[in-house]
Amino acid sequence: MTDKRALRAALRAARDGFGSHAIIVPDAFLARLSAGLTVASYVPVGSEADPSPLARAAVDAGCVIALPHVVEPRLPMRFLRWDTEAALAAGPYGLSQPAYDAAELEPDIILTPLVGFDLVGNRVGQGAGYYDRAFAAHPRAWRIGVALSVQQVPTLTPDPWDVPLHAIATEQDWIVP
Ligand SMILES: Nc1nc2c(c(=O)[nH]1)N(C=O)[C@@H](CNc1ccc(C(=O)N[C@@H](CCC(=O)O)C(=O)O)cc1)CN2
Ligand SMILES: Nc1ncnc2c1ncn2[C@@H]1O[C@H](COP(=O)(O)OP(=O)(O)OP(=O)(O)O)[C@@H](O)[C@H]1O
Repeated sequence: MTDKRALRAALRAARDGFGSHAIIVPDAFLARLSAGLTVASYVPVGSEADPSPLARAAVDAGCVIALPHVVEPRLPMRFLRWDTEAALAAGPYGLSQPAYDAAELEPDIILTPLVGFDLVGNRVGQGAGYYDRAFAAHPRAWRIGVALSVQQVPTLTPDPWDVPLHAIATEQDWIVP
């Protein structure tokens, strides 16, 4: 594949054509959950994989849910508390986000939307660097990619700032590099 932009376009097209499929909730994920942990989820846009099965399992285990909140690429993404029935506000890029003044939380687990991934935990995202910077800012968090199986590519060459995923959940597999 030529460059990251072309790769993103091809992977988004593949995802658009794949339809919606439920992400599996593996025992290894359930085993990491405990009451009081903060799990950062996200609200899918378009054909993105829906992390709800994982987030629901986290709620059932007594975890607190946070959602990403972005304003513009120069500012870091923050993870803000979300009480699962609370209304969300329209954000940039068609995102649904918590109100900007919701409590900011330190995530223990980050469910990460992917554009592409490989089997050793490298990922490609939207390209704005929000998750790259969040991984650097929260190095102790467990980094779980959430994707559809059609988003897998043979190899991604990581950039110097890339921090690999600890695992990837798809509708078919739980991939641990
Ligand atoms: N659901 C979801 N929430 C998220 C992200 C994400 O990737 N997915 N983010 C990840 O960083 C952050 C928001 N950052 C974003 C950065 C760029 C674009 C973007 O360029 N979107 C394209 C359309 C992409 C597509 O077709 O899939 C656009 O608006 O043109 C979107 C989100 C936080 N919340
Ligand atoms: N820790 C960091 N601090 C500052 N800038 C960073 C950091 N990590 C990455 N960036 C910048 O963010 C951009 C990320 O580009 P890249 O193509 O890797 O995006 P991506 O991984 O697809 O995006 P995302 O992290 O939003 O999913 C690059 O311009 C890079 O310089």
